[in-house]
Amino acid sequence: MRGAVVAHGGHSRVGEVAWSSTSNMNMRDLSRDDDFLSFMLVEQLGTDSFPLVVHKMDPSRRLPRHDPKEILNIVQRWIVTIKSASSAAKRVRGAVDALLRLEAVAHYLRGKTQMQINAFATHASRYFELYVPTGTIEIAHTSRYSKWTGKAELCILATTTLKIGTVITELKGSMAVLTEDENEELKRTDRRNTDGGIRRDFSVIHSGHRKKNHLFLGPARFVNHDCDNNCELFREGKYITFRVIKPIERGQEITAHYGDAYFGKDNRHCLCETCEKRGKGGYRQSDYTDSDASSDSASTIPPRETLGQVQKVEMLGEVNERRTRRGVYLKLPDSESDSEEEVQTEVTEAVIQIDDPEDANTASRSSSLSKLSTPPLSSIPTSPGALINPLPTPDSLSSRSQSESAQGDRPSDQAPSSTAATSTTFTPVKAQAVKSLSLSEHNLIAKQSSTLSSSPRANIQLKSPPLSEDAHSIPDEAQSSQAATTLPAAPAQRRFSARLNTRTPERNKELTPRAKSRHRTAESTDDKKIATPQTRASTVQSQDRKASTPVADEPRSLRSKSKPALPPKAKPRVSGTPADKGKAADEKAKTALASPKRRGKKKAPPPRLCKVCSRELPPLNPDSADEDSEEDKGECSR
Ligand SMILES: C[S@@+](CC[C@H](N)C(=O)[O-])C[C@H]1O[C@@H](n2cnc3c(N)ncnc32)[C@H](O)[C@@H]1O
Repeated sequence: MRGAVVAHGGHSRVGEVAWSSTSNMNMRDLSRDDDFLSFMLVEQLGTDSFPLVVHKMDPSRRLPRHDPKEILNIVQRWIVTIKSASSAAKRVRGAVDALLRLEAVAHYLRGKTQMQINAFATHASRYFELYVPTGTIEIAHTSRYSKWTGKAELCILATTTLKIGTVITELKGSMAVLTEDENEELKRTDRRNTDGGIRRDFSVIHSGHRKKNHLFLGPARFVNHDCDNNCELFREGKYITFRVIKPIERGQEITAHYGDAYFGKDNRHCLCETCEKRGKGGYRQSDYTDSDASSDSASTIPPRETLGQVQKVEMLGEVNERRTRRGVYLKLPDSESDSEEEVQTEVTEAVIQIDDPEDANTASRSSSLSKLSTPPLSSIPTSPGALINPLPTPDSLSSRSQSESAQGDRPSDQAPSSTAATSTTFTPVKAQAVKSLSLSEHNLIAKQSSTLSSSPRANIQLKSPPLSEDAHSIPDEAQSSQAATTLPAAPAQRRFSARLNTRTPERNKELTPRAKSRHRTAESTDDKKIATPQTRASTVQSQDRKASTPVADEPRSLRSKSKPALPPKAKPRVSGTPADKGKAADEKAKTALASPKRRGKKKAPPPRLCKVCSRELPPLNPDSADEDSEEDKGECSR
């Protein structure tokens, strides 16, 4: 498998693992791949003092042992700092190829079929897409739902405002159709196989048309439910994604609707913001009675100590923070502390239902998300406004350390510590990288920032480039337009741009096509020779240009010494057929013969006459002219 030559968009490379995008995924492989990839590409990238803990499909699985810096380097090199012209698809492709070259990944893929490799690489590309600089979302930690699950929960936050109708293409999920057996298997809440109470069917969606359940995993699985959701789930070709249905602010959570039955009777386990505002769902105190807390003894009730721990932290004055790797976006105010009432409900099926994704392509919340039943069991707060400890519970940390122990020792910066559990500061991934990386890597990050700042959005903030020796020659209009769109250039580039800027689109607009071509010709020749008065007068453009960049290519020292050339003599133009040209030549010859003057002969001197007898005297020979000869006296010898 390794060492194969693979064609990528026309280029062949040696040492790559061949793969192609696929939608052909099965539940087992997808679950395993997602546990592996979410650990590498979410847990290890997005954390510092505060871990992003991903609920695993099988927490008992061994996780890869590798250096997280390798992953960070892949993201920086292939996703962030690569040529800004590269498309998102190209960046992601490069990153996946680099990932497949890692020893830990090669080990994981050993013995897998080509189909399995395709599925793994395709799923990896979904996670890498999150890091493309033009992306609009981030995975973040949230404490909103922890009271219900007793676990650290993740969510998706918008990193920019999103308009209605926007498809958040970087928020994708891979899907696998579930067989009956697999469906049943996922429904079972097996104490050994659950993440300390997190059901494994938390990410199952039902296709109404196909009457089949699908498991969906990948970044899309981190979208939480809100009764007044701002996005809708829909299927796009090989994957599922989300479309914005309400305007979303920067920092706001991306939410979908899981259906009316997902959170149990009367939506009683729902802890969404809307329920909190309305005093409904999980915030409706009166609904919870002792009888609710009865039947199932599943592992989903966090131990009493967990609740105690949660409350203890709340009493320390923690707030519910919404944060991403770039920092905290939102701080929600603290509210009343919760009662310790524990409630449990029947365990049935947790399925998010969508209409047939291929037909309608949308999951309309009202019509299609109806068939849902009770969510996984949990302990829920019974008082409204229960704002939750933003920190991972001991339970979640223990499940984390469980997976850590399964993978052996991790680098120390990845291990959750007690300081992590009490810290409220959040180090963005870039800052984290700066902190722990070498100088060269540091420089890479600086380069990355400059790449980002050269994006159109960043340019809006740029001021005019500092005026330089050459910049004075830039006409005003060009200067101002350049200031808005380009970075300060190096001296050589500045000179070049000064020349370019003499030809603004506005100016060219004023010229007729003929004048434009004249203008072009004048400019091209002007660069090579000194302009004559005629050529200066011939076009306004050329004149302007001479005024701003006189003899641009000539060294300054030579300019004053240059002699202006004389105007060329007007030549009679001969046009017409070759016969005409021949006639003209004949005429010319005749004229020349008839008029010696025209051929440049000397004028004959007037005849000399004798002063005495008036006879003609012979002409004087200038060579033998002698002042004393009689001839010179103007008289003949007679
Ligand atoms: C598809 S997952 C969403 C991502 C999840 N927060 C995570 O960290 O993996 C669904 C699970 O998120 C939690 N959840 C999502 N929305 C919720 C809500 N409105 N109230 C309570 N829990 C919610 C529940 O644990 C649910 O089973």
